[in-house]
Amino acid sequence: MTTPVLEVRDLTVRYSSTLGCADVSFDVQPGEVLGIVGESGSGKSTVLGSCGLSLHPTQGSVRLSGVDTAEIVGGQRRRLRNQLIGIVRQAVADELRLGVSAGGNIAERLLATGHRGFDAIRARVDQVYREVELPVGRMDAAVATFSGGMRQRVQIARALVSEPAVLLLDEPTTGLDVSVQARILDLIRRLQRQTGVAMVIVSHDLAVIRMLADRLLVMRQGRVVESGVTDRVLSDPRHPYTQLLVSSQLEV
Ligand SMILES: Nc1ncnc2c1ncn2[C@@H]1O[C@H](COP(=O)(O)OP(=O)(O)OP(=O)(O)O)[C@@H](O)[C@H]1O
Repeated sequence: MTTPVLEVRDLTVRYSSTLGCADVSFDVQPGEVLGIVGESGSGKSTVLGSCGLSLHPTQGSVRLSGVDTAEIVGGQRRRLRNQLIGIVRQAVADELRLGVSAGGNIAERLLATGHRGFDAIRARVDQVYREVELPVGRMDAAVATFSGGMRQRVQIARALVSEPAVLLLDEPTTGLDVSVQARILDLIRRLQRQTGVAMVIVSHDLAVIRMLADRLLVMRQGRVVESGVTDRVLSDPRHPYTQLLVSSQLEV
């Protein structure tokens, strides 16, 4: 039996008096794409932050490639995160250094995961830079000079360059023009199929989830109200909240 890349059990996160999420459980198998949808404040980012080791569970557990993350602290926790997780966020500045070149941002991640040797790093960065279809000749330009769509491509390259076990995407296309969004989603789908990386993608947009996710969690007020294979949940939503979400967003 293969070990899931993510095993989340009864995850509850509290922010002092506010509940972030409660009793959330799911597995993500290697190569699988899990979508999480729900309205603003439903707990999607809290779950993703816990999977990305930036939040500590108040109760419950998160296992990454079989490792119980509660037992990992300090520098070891940072190393585990660097090795196993790639992150793509809506707010590019949270992941990228805008004043640094695209190539530099991508290379940083290789250095953080223990890669050494200028030529080998340059060759790998060049390869991934091309895979995300960024313009040849701009690799040494500062990310600040890039458009929103190009910045997102740099983030994707940076996240994938070290071949993580799981890619966590938090609203990766929100805020981009519709045509740019479509191209970024195509890119994510192509790279996922090419690399076989497992993904957890958070979005308030069901069209994004429908395009990318094999399975889906629907969250409301911190809890999972429905889960299942994406096509089933979207074509035959059972929970009244999912029915509302689907009827308000998808043409039937
Ligand atoms: N740092 C924080 N401090 C206090 N409360 C927080 C914090 N982060 C999130 N919350 C609260 O936790 C709950 C879940 O928030 P979360 O950001 O996970 O939801 P979300 O579904 O990702 O929302 P959005 O789509 O708006 O990002 C909300 O009630 C939110 O106000």
